[in-house]
Amino acid sequence: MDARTKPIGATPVTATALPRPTREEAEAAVRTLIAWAGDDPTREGLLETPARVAKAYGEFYSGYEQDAGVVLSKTFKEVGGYDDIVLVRDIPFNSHCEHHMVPFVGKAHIAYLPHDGVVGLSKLARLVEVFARRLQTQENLTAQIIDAINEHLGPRGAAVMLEAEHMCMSMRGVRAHGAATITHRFTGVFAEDRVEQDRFFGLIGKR
Ligand SMILES: Nc1nc2c(ncn2[C@@H]2O[C@H](COP(=O)(O)OP(=O)(O)OP(=O)(O)O)[C@@H](O)[C@H]2O)c(=O)[nH]1
Ligand SMILES: [Zn+2]
Repeated sequence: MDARTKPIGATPVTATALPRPTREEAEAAVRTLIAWAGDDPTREGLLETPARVAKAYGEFYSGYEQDAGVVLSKTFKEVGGYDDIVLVRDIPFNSHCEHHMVPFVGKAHIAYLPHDGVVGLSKLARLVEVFARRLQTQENLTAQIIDAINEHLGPRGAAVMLEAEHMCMSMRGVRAHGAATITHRFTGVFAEDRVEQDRFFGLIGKR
């Protein structure tokens, strides 16, 4: 199945998605945007830019090729009976807003209460990458991260908080430099128990 039409996490890409253009078509589109910006895509300094931009898109949007289920597929059960909160805070991420295709940059804090084994800590940071490296809203990114944790780890509870600066709000438009957007979502025990929520906020230093 083509990577752009297969289901992604909890959010299937619609079957109406266009077929993926060729590399040449993508580079031609970049030349069009350079001309739209007011510059000359045939001048020397810009000749290789379309190829570089197409390559950079391969990194910015590599999440479409990745599967959260694969990232979270390996769990460890020998953890000395540890079943309390596991929290990784300050996971740096950068993503691109789906409205303007400009970056939003920030940190993710992820916690879960294990049910049947734990996942490697790096996998939580990899999970953020799977969804951040797509066109996103911060709300959707938050939801996709926690939905994947619930779907693939089945924890007793999960908590995700993202804080980010949106360049579409600082570099252009309203130009609100330094404004931070906070989103969080709790499921399971974290949703039901304010004490667990407070513990999460305490551990990430937000209380
Ligand atoms: N809820 C949400 N909004 C976002 C996110 N990223 C960008 N936006 C907003 O998306 C909105 C798009 O608004 P529009 O009125 O359609 O576009 P616009 O004319 O470019 O809006 P301005 O940014 O206000 O100039 C803006 O208010 C952005 O701040 C996000 O992750 N979540
Ligand atoms: Zn935007």
